[in-house]
Amino acid sequence: MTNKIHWGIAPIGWRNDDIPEIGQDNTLGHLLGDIVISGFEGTEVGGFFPEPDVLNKEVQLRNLKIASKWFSSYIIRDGIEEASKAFHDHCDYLQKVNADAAVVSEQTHSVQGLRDTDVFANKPYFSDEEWDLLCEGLNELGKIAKAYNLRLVYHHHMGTGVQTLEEVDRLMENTDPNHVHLLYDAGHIFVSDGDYMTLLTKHMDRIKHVHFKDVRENIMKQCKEEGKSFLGSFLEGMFTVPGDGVIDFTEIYQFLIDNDYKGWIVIEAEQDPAKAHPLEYALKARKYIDENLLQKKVVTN
Ligand SMILES: O=C1C[C@@H](O)[C@H](O)[C@@H](O)C1=O
Ligand SMILES: [Co+2]
Repeated sequence: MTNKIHWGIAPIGWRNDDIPEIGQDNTLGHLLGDIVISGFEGTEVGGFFPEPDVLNKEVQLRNLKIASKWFSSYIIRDGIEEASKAFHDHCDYLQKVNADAAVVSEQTHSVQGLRDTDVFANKPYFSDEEWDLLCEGLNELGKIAKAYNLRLVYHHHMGTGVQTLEEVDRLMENTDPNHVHLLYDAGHIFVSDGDYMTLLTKHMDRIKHVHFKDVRENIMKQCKEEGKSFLGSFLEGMFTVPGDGVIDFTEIYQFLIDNDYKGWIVIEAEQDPAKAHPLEYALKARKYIDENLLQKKVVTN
């Protein structure tokens, strides 16, 4: 594991795993080239990425690193044994590409991928039995991740059973801190709860991976009024890169620094690449980071 902050940018601005046809002409070479041009150190694995040896060659040629990869767990729907089998394969891939973290999100009852469901009004709620099974299962997956020299980081997410601060609290209370860590995604918690600092300050000791996703508040409100799905909302432009929305990332970054955060901060702004030029937005994010987080304003100790 690392002893500094690494800045990454996710493929999701170029191609989107939730709607694979979005940006499908953007190749791996194009994405990695743009990441180098915009001065980031690495990325997360997208659904269209190749086998480990092919990926490793492309990544090493550009002196980049792989941070992690998303895993949709179905512990509640399929049980711990089934989920563990699929997770072993996931971790095997991640170990081969020298990643640090396995990003896990429980997708049982999720409405995240449903095209016609109002994500603001229809999130699922787990029963007590489902919560118990989920937490037990995550502890098991966390042990598997550790065996592959990875950290399991749980991703709270709009449209899922672990979306709100209260739900993250419950997950953190009932899982083993040695095996289950937290991914802090500023954009998701802001859209869910209208607040992004409480989750950060409350669970800082468990946070081992960070997604910097900004929110265009006017578009968020409009999507909420119109009852848009999660997919419809990001296509509309609800999310953007840091500095382009309403979240104050200087406050977040200062808190991370003050608490000695080490690990990845990944810029993750899913938008329609036909409307938001991926390289233009990557450069915009880089400029914001350099001018507002790394150079002044934020005090490093
Ligand atoms: O980390 C993430 C991965 C995506 O696939 C997801 O839908 C996005 O919103 C996100 O935060
Ligand atoms: Co995220």
